[in-house]
Amino acid sequence: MAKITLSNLRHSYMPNPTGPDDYALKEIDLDWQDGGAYALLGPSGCGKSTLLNIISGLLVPSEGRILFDDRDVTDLPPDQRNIAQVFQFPVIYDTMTVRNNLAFPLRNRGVDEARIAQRVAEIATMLEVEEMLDVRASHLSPDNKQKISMGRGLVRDDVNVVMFDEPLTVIDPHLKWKLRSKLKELHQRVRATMIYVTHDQTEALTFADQVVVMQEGEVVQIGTPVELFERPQHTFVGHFIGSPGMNVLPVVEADGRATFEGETVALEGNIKGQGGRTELGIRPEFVTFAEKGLEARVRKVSDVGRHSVVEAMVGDTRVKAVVEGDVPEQGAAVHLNFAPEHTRLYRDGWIATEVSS
Ligand SMILES: Nc1ncnc2c1ncn2[C@@H]1O[C@H](COP(=O)(O)OP(=O)(O)OP(=O)(O)O)[C@@H](O)[C@H]1O
Repeated sequence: MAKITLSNLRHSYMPNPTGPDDYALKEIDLDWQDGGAYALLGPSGCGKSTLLNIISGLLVPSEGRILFDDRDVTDLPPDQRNIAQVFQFPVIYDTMTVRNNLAFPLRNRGVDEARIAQRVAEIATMLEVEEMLDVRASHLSPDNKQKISMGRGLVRDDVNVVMFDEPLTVIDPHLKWKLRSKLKELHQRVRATMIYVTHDQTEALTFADQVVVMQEGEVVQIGTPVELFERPQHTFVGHFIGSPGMNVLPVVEADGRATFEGETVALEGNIKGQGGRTELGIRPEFVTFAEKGLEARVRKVSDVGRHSVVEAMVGDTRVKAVVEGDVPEQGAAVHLNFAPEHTRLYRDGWIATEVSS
């Protein structure tokens, strides 16, 4: 397995790009550590497939270099990059048995039969498909076909990286959680460098140790699931991750203070920089009801199982709070508190408060 470095990467599908908007990837500098479990997370069109195709060699970037263990592979074709890929839809041979499907990537590279038998058995055990080994692949359910496809991606132990491109698309919703946690377990056992591409936050947060969040061709944050939740570096991350997402509220900034709907709001720390468009960010989990605080009126209460989501209007602005236990009634006059250590100012989308020491 290898460390993968993307250095000053930019890509445009246009022959003569003029501005940042002409680039599908704007400026990417990333190090994927050897043996890491990464997710590439972002909405449709943010550039995930473009980045994946650049790593696999299907696409040559307009600018920048790709290094595998410090070796420049930018101009190498896919077959010389030694990468395993698992796609949205199963890639298996229907006429072959499961055993032969799993053995195929190894036979193709001339691995001896004893080693193939051993490796196929290991992978079959990890995926819990031992009893299917002699079944013809055409007889499998779509879920099992995709499981075998994953097995084919994992069977070689000499690849630089295993890339999963939205691999759970065809999986039945009730089986998704099972395969999600299976993949995590597989990573812990094989310790390969893995990149998992998805637009689904649950899949990304379950699988990855480090999540790379992309928006409009840019990486907006790289962090552990906890870091992305606790301190979003960009309002997009706050909004995209979490259910419901972070409250992003209008704010007036003056003399180092933030005022929301006429009230001064305590922030996590000092404000950095100046000018630009400012917003306040606070996750619904850190909004509470109290005797005193911002005056608000409850607009809607939704019971979502383990907790409720209360929507309250502060003036003309809607603020969401996640509440466990008793909830106020719709129409009730309430007071809201924002936990200062979780209240941040954002400037032009990017975090603009420092953590108080
Ligand atoms: N072959 C192409 N030619 C021109 N533009 C393209 C091409 N492929 C992608 N794009 C554009 O590049 C941008 C990034 O697309 P990309 O497919 O990489 O995003 P994505 O995050 O993978 O989205 P999805 O999940 O829908 O595949 C989009 O604006 C898209 O329209």
